Amino acid sequence: MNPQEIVSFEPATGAILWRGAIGDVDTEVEIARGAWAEWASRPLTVRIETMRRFGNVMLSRASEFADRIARETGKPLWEARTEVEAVIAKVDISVAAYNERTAQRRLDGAMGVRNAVRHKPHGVVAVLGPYNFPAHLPNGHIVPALIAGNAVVFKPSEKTPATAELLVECYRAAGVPEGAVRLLIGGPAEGKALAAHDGIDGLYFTGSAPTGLALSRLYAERIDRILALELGGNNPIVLWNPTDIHAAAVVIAQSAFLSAGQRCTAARRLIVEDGKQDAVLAELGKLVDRMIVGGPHDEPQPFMGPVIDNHAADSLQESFLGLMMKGGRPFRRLDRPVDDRPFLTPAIIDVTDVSDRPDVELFGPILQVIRVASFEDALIEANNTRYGLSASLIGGAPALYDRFWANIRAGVVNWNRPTNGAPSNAPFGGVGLSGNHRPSAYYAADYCAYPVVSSETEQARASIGIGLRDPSSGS
Ligand SMILES: NC(=O)c1ccc[n+]([C@@H]2O[C@H](COP(=O)([O-])OP(=O)(O)OC[C@H]3O[C@@H](n4cnc5c(N)ncnc54)[C@H](O)[C@@H]3O)[C@@H](O)[C@H]2O)c1
Ligand SMILES: O=CCC[C@H](NC(=O)CCC(=O)O)C(=O)O
Repeated sequence: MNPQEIVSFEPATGAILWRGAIGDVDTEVEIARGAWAEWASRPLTVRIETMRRFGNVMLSRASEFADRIARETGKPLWEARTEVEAVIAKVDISVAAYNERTAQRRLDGAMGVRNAVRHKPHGVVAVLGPYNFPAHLPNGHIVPALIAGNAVVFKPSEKTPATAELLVECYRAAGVPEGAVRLLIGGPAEGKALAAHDGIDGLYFTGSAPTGLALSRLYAERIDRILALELGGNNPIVLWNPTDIHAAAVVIAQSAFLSAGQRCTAARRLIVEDGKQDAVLAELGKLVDRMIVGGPHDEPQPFMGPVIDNHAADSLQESFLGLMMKGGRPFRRLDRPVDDRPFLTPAIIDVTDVSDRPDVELFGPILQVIRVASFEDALIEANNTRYGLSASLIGGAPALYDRFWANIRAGVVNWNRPTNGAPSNAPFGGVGLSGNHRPSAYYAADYCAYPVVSSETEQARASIGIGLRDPSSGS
């Protein structure tokens, strides 16, 4: 393979989907720097209008877009369509968020002085994207960044450049100037070089915690730059006294296995009362046995597709084996139905007896079951992670949920609802290793602009009335 080139393969078939040259970081940043002032000086209404046109362009190309996402990520077409819908919906949500969180505000001032709070864009911001939502998540940074008046250099995951190319084409078709949104094709090396580049003013990163930590270290002395980190999770579901076992199993299965478990909010750990696990596991088992794993365009449509590539599948299989070797008892194994392709079946493993459970994000369809003696222990176990993205309580009375809500450490806390599927019209982010307290989605507006306070009058007025000598006193 040409080292100067990125090649994107369809996970389901192994076919080459796209190939293209690795971009030049200096060139992309320089072009964006040259363009941002003009973009920033366009009236807000014009920038908003441009983004609304982008929504319409997306709508008119929705089928083509969903097909691209499905091919490149392997996610089923029905799910790729929901990603396109999320991209479109982001425009109105970001406009509302800009107006609510960063619009200008008049303050009362004394003696006719006008005080105002307004927001300015940072300048040129870099967006580094993940592969699991190759359009929706980068777009969740790019749309609010452009509305606020920033120029963007977008480096997508090296695994999903084809989707990124189409996304950038749609911004341009809507009238975003070529210089205001740049596409940088590349892998981790280009991501690193872009993050370290002197010509950027901010970095919005969505990806894994190890990469987020590396970026955080890189930025340790860059107090001049804004860094927003949207990272992974090791998310718990606590099941306690459920009234409807089937419904509970459905919520658990959706949480763990939607997108083949490749969601930052996917449930990784199911915490259940010891002795009461059999009924829910039996129901869960029946459900996962019915789940179709298949290619994105298969009919009938599968519940889930493959994971992103063979490397990811190999490493998940190794982790599953590792848990078994440490004493984990598989309830449903992680099978690989097609030898040389990354399809995996939904897996469930009881790891209660594994004493040194690794606190890592297994980014695939693996659910670990942990049995505990009391609700108190369930809370301790749920919080027994350095991450803190999402958490759900299934079952329990309102008072129990109140306890759960008060004690759980996570940025998304749900009751009888899946850990995933977070709404875009709310803040989205986590604590611990899941992020750096700069939530995205509705609160992305906050990191796309900074507040400026101004005290203003048409004319300067003399106003020192105290502490001055009388000019006629001569001394
Ligand atoms: N919190 C969220 O909003 C959210 C959303 C989606 C995915 N994720 C997380 O993303 C991960 C899956 O995505 P991924 O595997 O593409 O993540 P990743 O960290 O491997 O890569 C993300 C991006 O960073 C780049 N990159 C990799 N190493 C880099 C480095 N050292 N310096 C700079 N850039 C670098 C990659 O090329 C890619 O563009 C999972 O951990 C998932 O939980 C988080
Ligand atoms: O993989 C991580 C994101 C998963 C997704 N979250 C969102 O879409 C958040 C909303 C937004 O960013 O607009 C989920 O929770 O399933």
